[in-house]
Amino acid sequence: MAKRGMLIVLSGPSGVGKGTVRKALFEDPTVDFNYSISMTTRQPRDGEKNGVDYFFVTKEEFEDHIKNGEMLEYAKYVDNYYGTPLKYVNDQLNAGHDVFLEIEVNGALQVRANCPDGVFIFLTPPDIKELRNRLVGRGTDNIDIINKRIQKASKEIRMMQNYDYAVVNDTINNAVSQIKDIVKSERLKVKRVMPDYLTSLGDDI
Ligand SMILES: Nc1ncnc2c1ncn2[C@@H]1O[C@H](COP(=O)(O)OP(=O)(O)OP(=O)(O)O)[C@@H](O)[C@H]1O
Ligand SMILES: Nc1nc2c(ncn2[C@@H]2O[C@H](COP(=O)(O)O)[C@@H](O)[C@H]2O)c(=O)[nH]1
Repeated sequence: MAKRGMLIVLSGPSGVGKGTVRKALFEDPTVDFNYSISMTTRQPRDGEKNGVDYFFVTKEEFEDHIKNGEMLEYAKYVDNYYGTPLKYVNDQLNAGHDVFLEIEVNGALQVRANCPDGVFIFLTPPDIKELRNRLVGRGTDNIDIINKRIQKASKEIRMMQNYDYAVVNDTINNAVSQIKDIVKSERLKVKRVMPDYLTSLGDDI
């Protein structure tokens, strides 16, 4: 049986740059993570594609997935559901592939409870003013939604204490390189290395 893959969870307030950093990370030829596409009831933004950016579903469809136990985690965020389909994550981890989730904090806490072996990384902005600048600069949300997201952000940043690592997204390159370093050192943790090592020693020990 393949060694189970590593679950990497990236969270942080809306607009901090999770998606941008994730895309840059996935362009790195040395990185081989499988991205778990989330499901949401939010309307697609211009250019977003179903099955690429999200699985876009209705509220009723999302609630059916919850009822059927098909979500690893889910949360309501600014009037919409967001969640991680369970099957893809389980299948990939069981096949030995590393899986990368990009989710908000309440969902990450649920994952932490179910998958304590995951690596939990909190991406944080250099300051709140810059977070607002990024949300405004992205140009995808109206001012009412931006204010709701900023309001949530101050609470979310306090939840950083539930994570293993904090990465400041000052520049995309710095954030990518720190996440790569984190994953590299996680692979060397005794709890990950020891089972394989003991097996390799055989029964004589
Ligand atoms: N290090 C950075 N420096 C300057 N701008 C950045 C940086 N990282 C991301 N941005 C910009 O900030 C905006 C928000 O980024 P992005 O959409 O990746 O955030 P997000 O955390 O994924 O948001 P959401 O959670 O709402 O999906 C984008 O316009 C992006 O280009
Ligand atoms: N708990 C979850 N949160 C998720 C998931 N996918 C995305 N998100 C987070 O929702 C907010 C808003 O996203 P947006 O695309 O509308 O800007 C943001 O923090 C995302 O990271 C998920 O599967 N579960």
